[in-house]
Amino acid sequence: MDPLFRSIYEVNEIRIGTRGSPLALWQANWIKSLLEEEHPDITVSLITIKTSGDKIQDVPLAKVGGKGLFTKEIEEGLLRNEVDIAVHSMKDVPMKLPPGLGLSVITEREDPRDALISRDGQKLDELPQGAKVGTGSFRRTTQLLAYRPDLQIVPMRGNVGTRLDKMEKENLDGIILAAAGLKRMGMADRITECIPPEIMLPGGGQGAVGIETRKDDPGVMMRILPLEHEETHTALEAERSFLHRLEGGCQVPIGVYATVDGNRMHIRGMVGSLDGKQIFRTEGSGATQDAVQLGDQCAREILEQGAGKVLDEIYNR
Ligand SMILES: NCc1[nH]cc(CCC(=O)O)c1CC(=O)O
Repeated sequence: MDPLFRSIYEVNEIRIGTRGSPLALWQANWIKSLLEEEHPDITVSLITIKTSGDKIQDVPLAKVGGKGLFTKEIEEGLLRNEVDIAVHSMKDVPMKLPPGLGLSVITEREDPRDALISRDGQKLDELPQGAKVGTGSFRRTTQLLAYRPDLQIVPMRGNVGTRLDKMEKENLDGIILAAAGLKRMGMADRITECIPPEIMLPGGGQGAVGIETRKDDPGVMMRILPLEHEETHTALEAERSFLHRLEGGCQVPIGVYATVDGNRMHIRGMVGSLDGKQIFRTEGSGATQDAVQLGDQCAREILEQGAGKVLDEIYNR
C-alpha cells in the first residue's frame, strides 16, 4: 500500500522517532501516552535513533556546528518512511527544515526558564565570589557573566545525570540546566533557583516539545492534531523568526522568549558577546497573528544596535 496521502482512518500505527537520551525518551513516551489516550484503537511505538549530537560526546557543540545535530538522523528516518513522527525538544530544532517535512504540532510548554542547581543550596546572588559554574551553552555563559562577572564558567556537556556527577567530581559550585528537563524527569527537587528571564533569557523554543511529520502524510497530521497548543505554537513562531533572522540555533549567545496573552503577544531578545561584556537587548509587542513579523522586527532592531558584529565574530572564530 502506498503510505503517502493516507487518510486518518488508514493510520492505525504510529512509529515515533526519538533520540535515546533519558529526557528524549521521557518526551517520546509522554507523546505516546497522549496519543493512546486520544486514539485507544491505534498502536504507538518508539524507535530510538542515534543522532550525530549523541555520537560526539566530548567535543563542545559549538565547535562541531550546532545546526541539526540532534535532529538530522531522525528526519532522515521520517523521509525514508521508517518512522511516522519525530518528537523533538524544540530548542534543538534548526530554523530550516528539510524539504517535505514540517512542524505540525507544538505541545504545551513546560517551564521555559533556566535553573541553577548549586552544590550548597546557594542562589545565584549568594554564590561566593569567583564561584565555579558549569554550562556548555554560550547563551548561558554570556548572561551569567553579564550578571556576575566574577563567576568562573566551566564548560560541560552530556545529559542531566552526567552533569550532576561532574558538579560533584570537579567540585563545582553549581550548574545550569533547563528547568523543563528537570521537571519532566521528576528532578524538580534538585533545582535551587529558577533564574528569571530578566537575568537569563531562555533559548528559543526552550521547554516546548514539537512533532515533525511528512507534509504528504495528512492522516498522521490529523491523528496528532489534538496535541497542539496554540499559544505555545504562536510564541515559538515569533522566537523562531527572531532566530531565523539572526541565523542562530541553540549554540550561539542568543536568548529569546515570547509570551501570549489572548490575541496579544510580547517578545524579548538578547544577543551578547561570550565574555558578557557586551549585551544587546530588545523587546516588542504585537498581535498574535503577526508573530512572525514581530520576531523578525525585533531581530532587525537588535542588529541595528550592533549585535551583528558580535555574532559575526563568534561565527567566524
Ligand atoms: N540542548 C540540549 C537540550 N535540549 C532541550 C533541553 C531541555 C529541555 C527543553 O528545553 O525543553 C536540553 C538540555 C538543557 O538545556 O538543559
